[in-house]
Amino acid sequence: MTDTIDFDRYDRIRPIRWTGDALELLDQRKLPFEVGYVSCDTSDEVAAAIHSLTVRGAPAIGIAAAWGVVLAARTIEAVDGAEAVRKLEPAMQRLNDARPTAVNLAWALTRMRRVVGEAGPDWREVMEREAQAIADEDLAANRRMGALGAALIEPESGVLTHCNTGSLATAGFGTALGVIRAGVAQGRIGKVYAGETRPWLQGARLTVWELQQDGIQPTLIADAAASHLMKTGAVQWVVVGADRICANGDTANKIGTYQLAIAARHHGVKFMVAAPSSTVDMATPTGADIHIEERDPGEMFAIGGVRTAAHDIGAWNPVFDVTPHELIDAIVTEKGVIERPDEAAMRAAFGA
Ligand SMILES: CSC[C@H]1O[C@H](OP(=O)(O)O)[C@H](O)[C@@H]1O
Repeated sequence: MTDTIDFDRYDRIRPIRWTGDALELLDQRKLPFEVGYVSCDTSDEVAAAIHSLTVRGAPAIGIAAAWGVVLAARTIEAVDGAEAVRKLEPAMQRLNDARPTAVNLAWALTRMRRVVGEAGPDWREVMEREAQAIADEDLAANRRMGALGAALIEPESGVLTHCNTGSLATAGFGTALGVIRAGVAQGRIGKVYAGETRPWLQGARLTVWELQQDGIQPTLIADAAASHLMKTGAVQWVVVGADRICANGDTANKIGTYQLAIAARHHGVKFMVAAPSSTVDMATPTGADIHIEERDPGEMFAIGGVRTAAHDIGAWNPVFDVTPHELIDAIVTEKGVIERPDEAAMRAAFGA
């Protein structure tokens, strides 16, 4: 089936570029009105870029952190990987602390610790190869996931997506947006709706921009219009990404996802989560155990530097929520599709 998808045409957007000496990050705070890269020469600069959402998206921040470890290694000497990991631990902890919810960040750092820790005197070469492998595997996973997810969607369907889960949030092609790209390419998706995704506007600023690069013209909706849109019958699937999928299938994703799932179930709209297996966290039992990141309320008071809220007010700014597995019709990873996910299905797919 993937033969009908020309993956190369989706490779123009690269949010993360390793130059051999520095990590260049497409500054997603400025898109779509300014396309520019920030260059990071140290791991702490990478940590700051992750925290500030210069680079964002669960898989992308894991990939950036892996290259951040490579940058940190430039500051130490070590006879083998075990010594290197010991010396790099403080820098890796600062990378890990940059954002709490997406498991991909901790997953990437754990993988770098494990692989590098087993290396001998060639640990630097091993480290760079592993960081590149993390990125390459993510791109391959997204392409596989796109085909698997699109196969669930009946021809000429309407699809609603939330936040940004495309090339900007990954090593390329995207997760939920990869499913949408594949579905459009195969004629399975006739209409794409994108929620603006307040307060940071990943949908209005990033997803719309990405799809326009592909020649796909989405329809932007206010987050508040989603239930009304589903009521019209225009949407057959809601397709979203994930930041952490728990052992029972509960899924953390961008704030607003949970209410989309509630509305979808009420209106008979199918709900799909698309994420690489690096987003599955079998060590976290349920969504109640997930640390939901709360960001500066100031992110809610202005857009593009223009204040949109009254002065001298308080605000609550959680940037993720948890969708219970009972509201999810399918979880799609590169390893396959889990329909009606629950703990038994997750353990059958991913082990203990
Ligand atoms: C494939 S990206 C997954 C996930 O990450 C986004 O969050 P953020 O923009 O805050 O990094 C959003 O929740 C996406 O669905």
